[in-house]
Amino acid sequence: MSSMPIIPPFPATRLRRLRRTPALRALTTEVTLSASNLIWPVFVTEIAGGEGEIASMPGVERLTLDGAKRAAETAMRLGIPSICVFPHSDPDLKTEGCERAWDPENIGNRAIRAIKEVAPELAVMTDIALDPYNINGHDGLVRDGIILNDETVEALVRMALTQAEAGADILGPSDMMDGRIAALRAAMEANGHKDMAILSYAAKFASGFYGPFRDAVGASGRLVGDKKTYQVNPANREEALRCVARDLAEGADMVMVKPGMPYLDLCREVRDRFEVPTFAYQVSGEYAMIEGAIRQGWLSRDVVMESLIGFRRAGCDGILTYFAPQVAELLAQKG
Ligand SMILES: NCC(=O)CCC(=O)O
Repeated sequence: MSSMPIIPPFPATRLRRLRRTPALRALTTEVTLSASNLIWPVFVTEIAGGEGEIASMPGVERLTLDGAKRAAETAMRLGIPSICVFPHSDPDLKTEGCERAWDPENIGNRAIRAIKEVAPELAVMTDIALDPYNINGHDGLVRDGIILNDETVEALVRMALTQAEAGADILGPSDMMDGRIAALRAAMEANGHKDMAILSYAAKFASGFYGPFRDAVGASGRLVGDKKTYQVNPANREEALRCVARDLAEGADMVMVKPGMPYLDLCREVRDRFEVPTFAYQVSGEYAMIEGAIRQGWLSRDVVMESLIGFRRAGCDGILTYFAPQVAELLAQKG
């Protein structure tokens, strides 16, 4: 951290001088946002009629496989380098053993292949957690009400290998089990995927801001209990930093702080301490708050850009955001 420069007292210093005109403000802008800073999370459904707008995320749609292909083409056109795939899976096929998580034909893997078919250069990011395929909505296997750690890690490795085979570029372990990064890294090395990037959901907090996401993937009614035995307590900064240090030591290439806006302090600290590519996830509840208030006429649409610039100012290299196509379109118009 640089120390605060000594500034001469008023009137030698008038900080408003550099805010006087758009040109002066442009010259003195400290951080910028471009489409290349964005990862676009998309929901892909395998349920007939499951596509369409998500009630608690106005403007965001669940997509069919064809819709996912169109989204990939849009991302390419707008310069968004990465799409992150979230499956909306058939509820009748969810099980306690979560076997579909490592089925090469599950909707997540089919979506990866479909996107790669039309946009091979796009970096496809996956979600590694059992919740889309788990009958009880948890990210891990459950026995007698306990979320099993080591057995879950084995399942996650199987899941990740099918994602790698499907053509994924970035693995996104979002489950928060202990030891999963080391296990994933070892499995990738051993199975011909030495260059697989891992973006670890390292500092993932047990947050109420995920609510609309659970509607989007059809997990809302399913969750038995909560995720507090594996996700980080929102009060715990030091523990979150330990998670990041641990995941990097185990072989993560990039790390994420999630949710984003209430945790900007962690974004800054992770960036400064570890000096690795650092991402924030502006999660569904953050999207819903902003988009909902805009649609009510309570906020102007300018706050979308302001919220994303906030992540850049806090040191994030990139942001996972449902606003990605909207913002990239705006940036393209501005040239
Ligand atoms: N594993 C992915 C998520 O939990 C996403 C959360 C959100 O957008 O609310």
